[in-house]
Amino acid sequence: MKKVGFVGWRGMVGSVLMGRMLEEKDFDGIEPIFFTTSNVGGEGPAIGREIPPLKDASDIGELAAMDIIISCQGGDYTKSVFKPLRDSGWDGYWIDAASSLRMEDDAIIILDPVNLDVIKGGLDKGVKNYIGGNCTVSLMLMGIGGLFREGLVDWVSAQTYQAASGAGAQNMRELINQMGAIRDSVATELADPRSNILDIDRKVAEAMRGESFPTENFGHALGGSLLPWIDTALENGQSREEWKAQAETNKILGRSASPVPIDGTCVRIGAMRCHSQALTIKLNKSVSIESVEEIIASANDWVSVVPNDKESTLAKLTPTAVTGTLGVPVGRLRKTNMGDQFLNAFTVGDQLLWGAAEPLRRMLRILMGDIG
Ligand SMILES: NC(=O)C1=CN([C@@H]2O[C@H](COP(=O)(O)OP(=O)(O)OC[C@H]3O[C@@H](n4cnc5c(N)ncnc54)[C@H](OP(=O)(O)O)[C@@H]3O)[C@@H](O)[C@H]2O)C=CC1
Ligand SMILES: N[C@@H](CC(=O)OP(=O)(O)O)C(=O)O
Repeated sequence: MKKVGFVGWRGMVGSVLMGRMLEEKDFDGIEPIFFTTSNVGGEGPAIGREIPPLKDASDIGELAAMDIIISCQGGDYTKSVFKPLRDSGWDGYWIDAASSLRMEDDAIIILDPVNLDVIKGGLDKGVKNYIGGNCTVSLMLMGIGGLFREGLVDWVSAQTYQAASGAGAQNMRELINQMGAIRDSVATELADPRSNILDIDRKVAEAMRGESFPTENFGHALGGSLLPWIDTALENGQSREEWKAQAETNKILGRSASPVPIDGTCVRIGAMRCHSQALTIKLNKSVSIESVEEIIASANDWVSVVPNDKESTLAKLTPTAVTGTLGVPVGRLRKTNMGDQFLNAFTVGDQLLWGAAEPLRRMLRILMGDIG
């Protein structure tokens, strides 16, 4: 049985990964070994069978005893152990949720429902590093991958509505605390149906701008507002999150040499764990909406087309409807005023599932010969 080391299994992404692996019985065919950066010798997760005590995630010798390592521990951890581990001669498979290694030449970005061919090509060539993509990019490709597969896309303008979870567990808590603080600031007025709405609005704005508003993690009010900047700044005026859209999409599709232009504004909104995206897609030829729907819906087992009517859209195409599921609905499909080749679309996906954990467990299954 392959020895598979897990680092970062109790974090937010790691916990979602553990949950999915238990659901899919992924532990059955492997010998799992759990690592920690904080509790060496402690108890690992409950996976329905006995496991050894937690090993030290910084011990290169212990890591090197693994055939496969899956890390959800974060980029700093990857930066600290990956090179020494490879330098020690370790030749196993490294599967990682962090972005640090994604754009390296000797790494493949994994999203098998979209790029199984690229992954298999990598395996054939002896590539050993398989890295999960940026959540926004992965969810966009799970949604409209069919249009790329058919070679129909000239360019994409992607305006995002990204959930708090993308910033981490503490940020999710802070979002809820912010919502609570807003409500608490006008509790008396809300209880009185005759109170003036503009007074309520003024008090809410004062609370959101006030010293005591909880902003330790986001730095600013997200609840009741939005934040049109995610990640660090690049010299060209893009945020790093915006830069990833084109760079990672084309790497995932194996077409970095002739990239499809993709750009837009990435915005943090007050959703918990679903990223949404409004897309304008420039097609390279005229395609009927019926054909577009068919191409999108048939691309993989998780994408679905939501009819472009108000009732279906509001019932099925929201973070509330999608959260905690593997479904990636795509809707609002219509041609725009810009012309017959300019397609409008909206898509929603859970950024902890297809955006983070799911491609990792499926890569393990690919290595075990169960997928593809
Ligand atoms: N958040 C996201 O949406 C996405 C994150 N990623 C990547 O995944 C990586 C991990 O992200 P994420 O899961 O959010 O990180 P977390 O902060 O939730 O977990 C990371 C590590 O923190 C340690 N830790 C310390 N305190 C706690 C606690 N109270 N509860 C749980 N763990 C704790 C754990 O390590 P130990 O057990 O060793 O102490 C854990 O493995 C990052 O590289 C990120 O870029 C990728 C895609 C999406
Ligand atoms: N940056 C993403 C989350 C994330 O972890 O992205 P990446 O894996 O590319 O660092 C967000 O904030 O929504």
